[in-house]
Amino acid sequence: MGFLAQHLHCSFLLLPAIFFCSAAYFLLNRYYSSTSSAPPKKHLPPSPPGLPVIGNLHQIGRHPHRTFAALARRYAAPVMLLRLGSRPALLVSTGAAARELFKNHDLLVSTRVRIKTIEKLFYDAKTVASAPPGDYWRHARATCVLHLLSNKRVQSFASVRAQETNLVVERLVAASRRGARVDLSDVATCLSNDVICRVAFGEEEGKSFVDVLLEEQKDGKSGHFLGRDNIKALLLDMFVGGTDTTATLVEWVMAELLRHPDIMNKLQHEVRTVAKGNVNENDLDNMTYLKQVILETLAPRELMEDCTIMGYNLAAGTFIFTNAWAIGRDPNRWADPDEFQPERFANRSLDDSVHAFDVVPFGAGRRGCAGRSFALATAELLIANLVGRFDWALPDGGKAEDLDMSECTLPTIHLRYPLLAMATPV
Ligand code: HEM
Repeated sequence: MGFLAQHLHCSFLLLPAIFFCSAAYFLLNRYYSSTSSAPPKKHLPPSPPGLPVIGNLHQIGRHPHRTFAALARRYAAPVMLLRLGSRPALLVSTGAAARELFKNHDLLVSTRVRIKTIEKLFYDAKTVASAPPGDYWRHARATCVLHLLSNKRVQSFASVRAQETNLVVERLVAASRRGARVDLSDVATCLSNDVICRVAFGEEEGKSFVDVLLEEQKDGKSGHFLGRDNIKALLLDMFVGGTDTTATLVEWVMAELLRHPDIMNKLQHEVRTVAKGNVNENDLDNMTYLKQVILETLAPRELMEDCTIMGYNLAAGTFIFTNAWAIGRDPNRWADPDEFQPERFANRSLDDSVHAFDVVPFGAGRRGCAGRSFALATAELLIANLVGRFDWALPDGGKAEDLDMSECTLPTIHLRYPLLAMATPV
């Protein structure tokens, strides 16, 4: 979508056509509204004016989360109706609106947008994330949670996380001896990938996830046929859902820490006071500031039936975009929303904040993220070891305030350039 919008932005050839269509549309609209007996008007959410055919597509820009947040602020609208080509799209930009949507209409918004080419990529919508709501989705999600993502299973993989994190520490010590730069984006991606690979394919706890799926395929006891494509789809879920997302979280946390040396110092003090040497998972419970830092760092669905949300009439098929970025930066909810201030989460846990819809980094409702515990367990341990075991500086004496925080929006919002830094073991 960003790609399309960017091209529409740049194409001069399209502009005359768009203006011609706009004029024709305006005149036809005037003609029909003066001659036809129109049905009673629906109460619709505020909409920024759009163009015929493309609607608001040209307004998306390179960073939809920022453009959409700016639109919501300009119109002071918790929910807005955009037109993306022929499709209406509901843009949800405050926690209160997200709460209304997910608390009162969760089932109605529990289906994903169906786009044929994308469904093909996901084995005809056999992944958990792309499957329509129903028995198959429920079974597939439950299978992943039971064998891989539940709190109990996540805890059982502690030794895998510890071994992989220790390997990272060793590699960083070696890099420091050579005076080499560390690519923190790469470190985070490799670690999340290695952890997922070992728990999905390895034989850490007796059987691997693949073994469990193959067994289920053979005995067919679950009543749900798991073919080769289903198995591949569930593995894809774990890799797509589990690698880039977790790595992006670690990358943003480290970038913010490098840009805010005072916050880095405070976190290092906490980690080094709680843990001596390598941090292990039992230490993490006592690192409350680490959790605030992570929380401070931390978004389409489609409406299944016509419904009324916050008094507005919305049609079945409307896309639903929950702008997690805008919710986390709502100026009516947060003081200095654009400042990196982990202390704002001093007196509330992630669960409190998620229940209050103050932040929605893992989505919400029945289609919310299935791998939250898995992701946080991996990210917390890695970050604690990075800041606990090393002092960090930008290469070539770079200044904190000069760190390039440009974003690259797809598929997740990550740093445009790899995060490079120098590690010194303590
Ligand atoms: C920091 C890391 C992560 C973030 C920020 C994140 C965020 C999200 C978000 C926003 C959604 C969509 C929720 C919605 O539509 O409301 C989602 C869905 C999902 N995530 Fe995550 N995720 C992360 C890590 C993981 C990991 C590690 C896994 C698995 C190993 C995972 C597996 C999934 C799955 C399977 C879904 C689809 C759930 C469904 O449709 O029923 N995620 N995630």
